[in-house]
Amino acid sequence: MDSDPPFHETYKTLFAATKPLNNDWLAAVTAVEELELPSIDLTRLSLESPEKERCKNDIARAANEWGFFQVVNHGISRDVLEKMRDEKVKVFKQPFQHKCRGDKFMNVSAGSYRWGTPTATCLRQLSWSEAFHIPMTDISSLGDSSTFSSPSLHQFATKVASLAQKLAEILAEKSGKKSTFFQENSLLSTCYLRLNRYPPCPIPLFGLMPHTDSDFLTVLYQDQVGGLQLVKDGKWVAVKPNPEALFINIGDLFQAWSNDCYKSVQHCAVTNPTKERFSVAYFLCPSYDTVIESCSSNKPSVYRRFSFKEYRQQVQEDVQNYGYKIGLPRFLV
Ligand SMILES: C=C1C[C@]23C[C@@]1(O)CC[C@H]2[C@@]12CC[C@H](O)[C@@](C)(C(=O)O1)[C@H]2[C@@H]3C(=O)O
Ligand SMILES: O=C(O)CCC(=O)C(=O)O
Ligand SMILES: [Fe+2]
Repeated sequence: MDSDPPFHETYKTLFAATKPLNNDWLAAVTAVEELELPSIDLTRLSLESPEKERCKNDIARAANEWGFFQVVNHGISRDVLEKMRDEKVKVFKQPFQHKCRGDKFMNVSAGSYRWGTPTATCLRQLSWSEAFHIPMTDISSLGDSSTFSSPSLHQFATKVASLAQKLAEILAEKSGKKSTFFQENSLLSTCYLRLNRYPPCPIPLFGLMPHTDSDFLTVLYQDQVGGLQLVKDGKWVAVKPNPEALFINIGDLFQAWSNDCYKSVQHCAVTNPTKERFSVAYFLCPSYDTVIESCSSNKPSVYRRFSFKEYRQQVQEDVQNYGYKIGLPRFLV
C-alpha cells in the first residue's frame, strides 16, 4: 500500500544479515506472560473521603510499585476516543510521500513524522512503526490548514491534558511535593501527542524499541490488538489491552523529582504478524528551563539538579552517538 513506509526496501540489508534470533531478544519480543495492570476507577475521586483518599493512595502505590497502571471511568467518553481514532487512521492513510513532506503538505512542524530507525545497524535496533509527534500548540479546533486542526483530536487532547495534570497533582501530593508545581511549570508547547501506527510485520520485531519516557507522566490510549510490554520485577511482561481504559506511566522527570519514589519503567511495543495496531500517547512535559530537584524527606538526593533542557539535550546526544538513550543514570549524584 502506498501509505506504508518502505520498511522492506529500506532495511533489506538488515533482513539479509539477520542471524538466528538471539534468546534475550526473543524473550522481549515474544513475552512470556500477559498481565492485567492495576486498574483504578477514577469515579472514586469524586466521592467523599475516606474513599477519595484511598483512591489517591492506590494511584501512588501503583506508580511506586509498577510505574504503570490503567484508569477506567476516566471522563473521556467512548465517542471522543472513537472519533480521535478515526481521525488518526485517516492521517496515517495518506500517501507516504505526503507524510514525509508533512510540513509542506500538511502544515505541521517540520520533522513531526518519523518512521523506522535511521540509525539501526541490525534488526533488533529497528522500530517497526511510524509516528507523528504533535506539539499541543499545533492542535487546534479551528478549521485552519493544519492536518491536526480537527475538532476530535482537539477534544481528545484537551481532555487528556487535563487528566494528566490531575494525576500528576495527586502523585505530587502523595509524595510530599508541591502539587501546584505542574500548573506553574507546564507549557503547552513542550507537551505533545505522539500518534503511533505499527504495521503488521512478518517476523517478531520491536514496534518501538525498549525505552523510558523522558517526561513527567504519559497517558496512553491503545486499541484492542495488544503489543505493549514492560519490565516488572526484572522480567518483560505483556500488558493485557483494554480499550475502555487509559494507561498511565511515570516518566524519567517524575522519577527524579520524586527521588525514586515513583518508577519510570522500561517499556516497548512489539509487532503483530497480521494486524496493524494504533496507539496515542500524551506526554506531560515542563517548560525547558524548569529545574528538576530530586529530594524527599526520607533519603538523600539520588540525582543532581538538572533542567529539562539539559535532560533533552543529553538524551538526543546519546541517541545520536550510541543509537540508544541512557537517561537518568547520567544524572546520578
Ligand atoms: C532511539 C530512541 C529515540 C527515543 C529513545 C530511543 O532510544 C528509543 C525510543 C524513543 C522514544 C519514544 C518515546 C518518546 O517519544 C521519546 C522521547 C522517548 O523517551 O523514547 C523517544 C526517544 C527520542 O525520540 O529521543
Ligand atoms: O504503543 C505503545 O503501546 C507504546 C507507545 C510508547 O511507549 C510511546 O509512544 O512512548
Ligand atoms: Fe513510551
